[in-house]
Amino acid sequence: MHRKDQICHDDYQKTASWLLSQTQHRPKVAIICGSGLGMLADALKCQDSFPYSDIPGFPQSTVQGHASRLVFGELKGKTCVCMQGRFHMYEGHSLCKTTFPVRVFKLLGVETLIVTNAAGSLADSYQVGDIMIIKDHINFPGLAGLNPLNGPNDDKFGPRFPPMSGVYGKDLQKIAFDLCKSMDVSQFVQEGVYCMVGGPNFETIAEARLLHRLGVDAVGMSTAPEVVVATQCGMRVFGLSLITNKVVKSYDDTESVNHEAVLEVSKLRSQMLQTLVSQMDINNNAV
Ligand SMILES: O=P(O)(O)O[C@H]1O[C@H](CO)[C@@H](O)[C@H]1O
Ligand code: HPA
Repeated sequence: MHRKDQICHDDYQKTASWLLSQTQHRPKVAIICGSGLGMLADALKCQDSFPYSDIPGFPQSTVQGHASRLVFGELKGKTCVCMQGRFHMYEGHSLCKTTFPVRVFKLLGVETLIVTNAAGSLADSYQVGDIMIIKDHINFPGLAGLNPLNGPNDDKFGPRFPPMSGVYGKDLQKIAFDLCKSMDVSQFVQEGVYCMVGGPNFETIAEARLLHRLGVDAVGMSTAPEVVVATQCGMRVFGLSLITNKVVKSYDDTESVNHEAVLEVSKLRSQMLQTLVSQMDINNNAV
């Protein structure tokens, strides 16, 4: 029995079949653009694009800084599909809806998922504008039982109990590091642990201190559910966080974060991120 907010295999298949009937592109790579990072899709050549409102079964994005378009195209010889606008739990979507596109991508034939996000830094050595290559994540909602895999398991997508160790492929991280060296931007590049919190409020100082003590390097309100679903269905995953703000950890600090500032920094750094993503040689499996 499926609960009302659960989505069955046919629903994903209907959306995938509709998309395959509308475009000649057959993507192997999917890219999810974080807040203010929608211009990553601009690098795609020979674009076919679809507003989410035209795609059967697709949720709608409600957050400023997230256009609602799915863009297909070619990137350095790879066929890609790019989400200009992601879905967040705090928008009121169920986690199945939040991650709906990832399973649709699987049915389209996607093998690699690139996730990007805007995030606040806990790590003292990080600067606003840095790019963090995600080496692992802490899924706070997931640890508390809010997981997109909850409910009857659909074995066609993967196992009931998927392992999550080594989720962020080392090979893709190495490719990214090497590329950053050759782009001469290594000084802006970090490697660290991303933590998803539920949001939509930013962290209190006590929460920020807790995350810091737990070893979190950057915090945001997305990504983990998408990565869990992609991993369950066997996709390779690569993730990048753009550090848009330092999370306030001191009671003496009078600064506070806001979404407009997050979008401003995203805009400033999106070109570098676009170059990095578009130049990544995804097909190179060398570790
Ligand atoms: O994770 P993305 O979608 O990049 O967005 C981040 O930025 C927003 C807060 O400014 C939150 O939605 C947070 O998750
Ligand atoms: N906290 C949570 N989510 C965020 C932040 C933050 O500081 N910055 C961007 N997304």
